Amino acid sequence: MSKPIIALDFKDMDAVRNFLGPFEESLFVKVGMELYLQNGPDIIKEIRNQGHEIFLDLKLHDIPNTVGQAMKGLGKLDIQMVNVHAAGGSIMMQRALEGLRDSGSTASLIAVTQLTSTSELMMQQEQNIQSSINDSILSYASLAHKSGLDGVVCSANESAMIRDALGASFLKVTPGIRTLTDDKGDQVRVATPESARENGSTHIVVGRSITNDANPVEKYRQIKKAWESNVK
Ligand SMILES: O=c1ccn([C@@H]2O[C@H](COP(=O)(O)O)[C@@H](O)[C@H]2O)c(=O)[nH]1
Repeated sequence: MSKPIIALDFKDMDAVRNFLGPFEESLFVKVGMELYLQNGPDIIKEIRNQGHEIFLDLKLHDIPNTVGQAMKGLGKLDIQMVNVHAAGGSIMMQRALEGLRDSGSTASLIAVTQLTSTSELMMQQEQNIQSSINDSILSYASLAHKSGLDGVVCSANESAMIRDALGASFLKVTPGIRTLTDDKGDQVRVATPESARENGSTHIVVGRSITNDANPVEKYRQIKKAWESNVK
């Protein structure tokens, strides 16, 4: 079972070093736009040298050729998971997968369905999609599955629906994780670690609940225990 993925949404490597320093175990961490775009690929090398696994969350979304070529570059980094936006379409996702594999990478490739900061109303009004948000998420997940990807990013509230339609081994990587006392911030579709597990998420992504806590190591352990608590 996967460890909770900690979102390292920091501005530089000094902040990452300060955060990771007190942890004694090897972690699964997420490097997103904030850290990668301000610091470049060296950040990946240093985190890997510290023994941690990396989900590189850059959410590529462009024409198929551009994404395919970009993936060839990202695939040369020593990362374990990377992603695109499913809204880029099936040809884009297939080119992304080809680019990644051409580079020799065995990293999992997953696709964002609807961001966890998006509500059904926002989707309908701002994206002009007139279905339910669950239909939109399942449609994007099915497209990612048909395109050969390893899984999707969705909220834990949609994991059971995707598992039932596309199988338990198709990855459901779920941000928007909060304990009952945590501030939701800009997240809309949130779930606790326990409910993520019950609903069939294969991975949870946790950022500010841990990084903003007064005792991040203790908060990580609390979330990890809750995530693992329902394993039958
Ligand atoms: O739909 C998505 C896709 C990615 N994310 C990323 O996950 C973390 C969540 O951080 P929190 O502080 O726990 O809210 C963040 O890095 C996002 O870029 C997401 O939240 N939703």
